[in-house]
Amino acid sequence: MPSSNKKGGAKHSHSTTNSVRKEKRLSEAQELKQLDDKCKHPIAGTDSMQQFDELPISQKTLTGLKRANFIKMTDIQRKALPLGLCGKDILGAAKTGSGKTLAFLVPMIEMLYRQKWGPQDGLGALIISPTRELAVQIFEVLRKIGREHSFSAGLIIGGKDWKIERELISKMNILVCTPGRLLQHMDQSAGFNCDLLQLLVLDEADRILDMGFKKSINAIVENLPPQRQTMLFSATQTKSVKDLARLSLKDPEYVAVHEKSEHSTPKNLSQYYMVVPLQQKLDVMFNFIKTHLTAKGIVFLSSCKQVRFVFETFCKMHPGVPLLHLHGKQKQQKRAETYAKFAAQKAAYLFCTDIAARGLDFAAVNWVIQLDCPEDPETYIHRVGRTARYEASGQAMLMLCPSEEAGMVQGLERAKVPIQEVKLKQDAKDVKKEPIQKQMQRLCFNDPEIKYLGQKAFISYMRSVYLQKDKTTFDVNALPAEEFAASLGLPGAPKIKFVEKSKAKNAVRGSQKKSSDDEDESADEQDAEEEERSKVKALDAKKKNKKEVVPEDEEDIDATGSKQVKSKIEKMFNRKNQSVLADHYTRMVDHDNDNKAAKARTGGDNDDDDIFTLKRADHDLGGDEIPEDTLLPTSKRQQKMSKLEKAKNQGQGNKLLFDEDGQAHELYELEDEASFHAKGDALSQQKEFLEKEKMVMDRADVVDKSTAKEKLREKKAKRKQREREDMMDDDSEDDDGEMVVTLGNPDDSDDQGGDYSMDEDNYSGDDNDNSGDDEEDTPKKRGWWQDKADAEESKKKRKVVEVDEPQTLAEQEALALKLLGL
Ligand SMILES: Nc1ncnc2c1ncn2[C@@H]1O[C@H](COP(=O)(O)OP(=O)(O)OP(=O)(O)O)[C@@H](O)[C@H]1O
Repeated sequence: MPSSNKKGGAKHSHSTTNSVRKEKRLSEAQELKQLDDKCKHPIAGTDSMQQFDELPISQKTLTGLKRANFIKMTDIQRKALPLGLCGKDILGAAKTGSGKTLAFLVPMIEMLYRQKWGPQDGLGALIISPTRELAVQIFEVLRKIGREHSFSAGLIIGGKDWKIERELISKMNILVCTPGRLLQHMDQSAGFNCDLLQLLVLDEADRILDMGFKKSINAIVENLPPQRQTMLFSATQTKSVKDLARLSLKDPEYVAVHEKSEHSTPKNLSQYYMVVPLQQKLDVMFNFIKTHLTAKGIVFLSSCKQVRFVFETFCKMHPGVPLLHLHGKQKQQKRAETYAKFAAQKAAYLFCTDIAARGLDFAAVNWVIQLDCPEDPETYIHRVGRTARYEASGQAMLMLCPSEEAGMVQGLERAKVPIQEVKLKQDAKDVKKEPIQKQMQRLCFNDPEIKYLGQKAFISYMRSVYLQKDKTTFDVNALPAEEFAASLGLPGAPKIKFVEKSKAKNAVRGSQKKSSDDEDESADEQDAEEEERSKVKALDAKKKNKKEVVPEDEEDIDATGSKQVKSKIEKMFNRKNQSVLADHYTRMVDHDNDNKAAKARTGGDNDDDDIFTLKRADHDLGGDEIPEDTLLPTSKRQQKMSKLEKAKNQGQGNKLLFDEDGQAHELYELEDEASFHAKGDALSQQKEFLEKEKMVMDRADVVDKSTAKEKLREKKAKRKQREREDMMDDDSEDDDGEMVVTLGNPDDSDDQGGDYSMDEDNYSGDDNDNSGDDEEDTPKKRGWWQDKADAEESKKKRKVVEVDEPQTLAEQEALALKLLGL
């Protein structure tokens, strides 16, 4: 009896479950029909709508929005959502931090939902973002608001296992990707199919184009079915964005919410600028940090090397607040870690290049400090947009060199940026502390790596100014090179050929103007220089494209590896320097120590190895301008020079005399006056002495460098070993939970299928599991709302017999017995 009762109970509960499901399906079908009807025509009453729940969107999306605390719509959302939901193409423009992400994610999810899109339908929506960080961010928002839905979504951004991506890409309904990686999959992954694509989103379109992805985007768009909805969002509407819009959108609705506003930056952002001589910038920056220890700030610099140098030196000076750094030469994992760390910190400073200038959404950033001047007002607007996001307030400080002030301030005025000047306190009494220059000098003196990093930072800064387009604002010749080098702690300014050349040309031009009115010639010279500059840029861009499919870095361009060296300038940039500042670097490619140091400081791995690697020889120094004895032996013959010869070159040993106390003295110290005078006058003796000492120092420098080189070689070997180990770990590591999610509620899995496991080893291609009855027996895969630990925990609770697939009859029999419990 009890057993038949049990059976009856099970039957009863089974039929209840079935009827609940049926009801659910019915109400969902009803909802779908209603939504469809409402979205067929332009949505009525949109002007008065304030909240998401007033829009014709599904209960599932509304729940996701609510759970992520999105209740009220922002301006751009209010305008764009009703259009997007009706399937209109949109060209959207709004200030930074105004909520553009939801303006395309909500229509995207809704469109797929209304079409009952399932795994069997393949790729339905594609979101293209310029940077990996931004793609990750979009993916996270998608996870949050789409948690009730049952689509599979993937993140395709490079830096992850290509094979896994290739396998999973064919199963995804939504892809968030960077252009280069997507194109690579389009070209090389057989399973990639976008024939049914319904919606394309181009986020931060201006940035995508600025980063040189125009061709990639054109190629991608050409491969997509023409019958689709397209949304293009951008904070700034440049000409190239409009061109792209013409190419990819059909009768778009132009949604621009802040066009008529008085200012182009958020109203709750306070903006200041300060004129600071180049050589005082680091000092001012360090002081700023010391006096704002409880703030969270982002500091923008013009190049990876600058970022690395300032980060390394400031860390060593212990300002009393966590410091982080982010730039395009770091590995993806490191970038993601830094991103997450900074997002989680209450007080910290992030040093970065423009890689972090656009789209990134860090919570509660109080300050954006632009230590190096942005290249134009647009870049300025994007950088300051990292603070004062949504309804928060924020502050921004721009540091300008005196020569940059006029051009930049005028440009900002024209771009409707309200900014006010604050004066740098020049009074020494106000600055109670010692300038940091001495500390920088000590750091450079004690650590050759820091010194070389400083030299590279110097060169890359000068180069970035030299390559600026806006010549009225940026003038490399107006920069105090020597003083700047000293402020970095360097013993002197490394000579840079292009700067020297430019100076010489300016001088010639000046004298020509005075002595004759041969203006044509002068104009020719200017043209030639401009041509040279554009060649450098073109070469840089070419190399950059060649170098990597996903060029994430804005300013450091690889100029090595070209086989078609044509022009003089190309030759110059491809030539390896024979000077201490280049050849030495090329051999000093390791920085394991830095990794360790940074690891110790930040508690994480620092694997942005590339920063010490001279990938291009574009800071050519005149070898002839550097004293010969500071050069490392570059020829094999020199390196093999016998000890005897070396000893000969090193001169005689010093003769020492010991006094009564046993102290050693140089001969001259114990000399009597007559013999001292016999050697010549005091001044020439002093000169001779100094020269000798200089030679000794120079030699010591060479020894230092070769010791450093040796140390670095060892570290490099260790690093390689570690990388090999890491790679092996990576192979076994299951980290694609980050890049693939199944937007699926387990309760609904019988309806929409969508049952991809995130675990590679558990991956199931069985995406049409509609047998609701099996649900209880089927081990549940990790839901995309669960983190790995949760999933592991629930997995442990289930008793699953895991066996290898039987190959032979005997194995099959054994398995059958095992399953029968015999
Ligand atoms: N309706 C909303 N309610 C509350 N917060 C919102 C809403 N919409 C967006 N936000 C928040 O505002 C911030 C900025 O949003 P988002 O990143 O989409 O802006 P954006 O316009 O894309 O900025 P950028 O141009 O800098 O990329 C985010 O932190 C987001 O969570």
